[in-house]
Amino acid sequence: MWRMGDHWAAIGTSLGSLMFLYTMIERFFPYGFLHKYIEQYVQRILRFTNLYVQISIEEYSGELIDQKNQSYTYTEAYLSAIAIQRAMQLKAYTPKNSKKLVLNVVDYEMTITDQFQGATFWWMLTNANEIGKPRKIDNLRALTLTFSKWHRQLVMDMYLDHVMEKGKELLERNQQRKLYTNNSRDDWYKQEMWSHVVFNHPATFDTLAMDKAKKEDIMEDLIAFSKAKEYYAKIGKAWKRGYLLYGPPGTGKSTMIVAISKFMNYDIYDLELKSVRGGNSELRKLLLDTSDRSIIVIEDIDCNLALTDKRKTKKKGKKGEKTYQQRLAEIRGDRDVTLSGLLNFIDGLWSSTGGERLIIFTTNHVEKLDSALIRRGRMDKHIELGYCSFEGFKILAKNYLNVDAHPLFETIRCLISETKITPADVAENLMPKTVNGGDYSEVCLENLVSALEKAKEDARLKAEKQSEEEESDEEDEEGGSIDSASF
Ligand SMILES: Nc1ncnc2c1ncn2[C@@H]1O[C@H](COP(=O)(O)OP(=O)(O)OP(=O)(O)O)[C@@H](O)[C@H]1O
Repeated sequence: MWRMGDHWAAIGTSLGSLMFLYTMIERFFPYGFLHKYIEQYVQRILRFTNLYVQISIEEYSGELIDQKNQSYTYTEAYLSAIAIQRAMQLKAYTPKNSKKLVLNVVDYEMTITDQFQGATFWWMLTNANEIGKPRKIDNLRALTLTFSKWHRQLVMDMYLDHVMEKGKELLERNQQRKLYTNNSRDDWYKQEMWSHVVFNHPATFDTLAMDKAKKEDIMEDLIAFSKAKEYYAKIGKAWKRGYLLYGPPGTGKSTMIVAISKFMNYDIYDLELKSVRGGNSELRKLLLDTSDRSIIVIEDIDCNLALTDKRKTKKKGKKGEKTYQQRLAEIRGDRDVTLSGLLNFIDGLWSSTGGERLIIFTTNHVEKLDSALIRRGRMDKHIELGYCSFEGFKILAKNYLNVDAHPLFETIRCLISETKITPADVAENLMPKTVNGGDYSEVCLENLVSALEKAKEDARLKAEKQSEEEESDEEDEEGGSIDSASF
């Protein structure tokens, strides 16, 4: 007697065979007339059995078929990764800005059987015009998924999400990070736009000179953020997080932004407020134009905001005349980005857009910032980047000289604990001054020792001078009070 399970197994096998046959035909007969008929025929059989459900993900969407469908891109990446393991024919190419050769599958290799949670799924590359109502444009592609109607719930609840997530992950892994900047062309047009370059900065959390515990704390925070989509949705807040990086120049604020971008696989939007000539509304447009999974950076926030706020009261040229720049700004009708405009966007803007964005402000003068701008909730995490510690030095020695230990390390350890030296200055001393090859580690470490000794001596002299000045001020005050008493 036939059991239900046997029945489905038999149907599954028949469908598998049909798909296999289809793949073979595709492989051995050139694409063209014959294919079109075979494809239509296979589709009809599937529809006729009434036991299978099909979902098609079309390459383009929209009335005018002009929008690339993201789901198609993710699915294609997911299926290509499976197909590439089994394909007999591959395409090779080198993408722009890359030296790496990339392999891709040819179209007919995209007929794939996939397993998920014990269920079997069949994928085919089809002509979108064969599904649903035919469109004006020919050769519109779609990836069509066929599955038993008993797996409908599994597909809706889990399988499609799984395909999208894996596809997205694969794409991001292969993607190069981009650095966007807002154009600051000094022309008549106020229209702001982003332009980008692919960046290959070597900094990562591993190469960042910073204490291990602090780095780990930041990385944990970032991981928690990236996994918190549901949490943010539940509390009704936009999926964003603000970081304030502060510390003296050369302590690694910009370097840390690169490390975060690599760690999270996010692009960077480096926003220069001074260049936003259309004021708050232009700022809004620019920010709406940023993509999800990105970092929006405003460096030296104190200078940026101060400049825009002071624009109106800028000094005039000679004899009270307006400068060329001021006249140009007036004619163009430039408007300022204000603190309240910026706060508005931090609080409200992203709730109307997708999510997963970091906003990072950097400053050398945290004390100058308006407390409204950096209060928790806006800038959720405040990170101080400080002078170089011995632990930080060891990371730089490894980066620059590939040295883990050296007899001079002990001297450096003592000196660095008594000196305020930035990682940028340490790095500068550790860089070999010639490019002739050879081992320059000894010379570089000696240079660093001299720099540390000099910094220590300078600090001592400065402190001495300061205390002398304070003493003479006190004496003056005492003298002053005697004078006033004698009147
Ligand atoms: N913590 C660090 N780890 C590794 N390299 C660092 C670090 N800090 C500085 N450097 C080195 O010094 C250079 C300057 O650092 P960076 O621009 O990141 O400092 P910054 O704090 O952003 O400075 P500024 O405030 O002047 O913009 C970097 O290119 C990098 O080589």
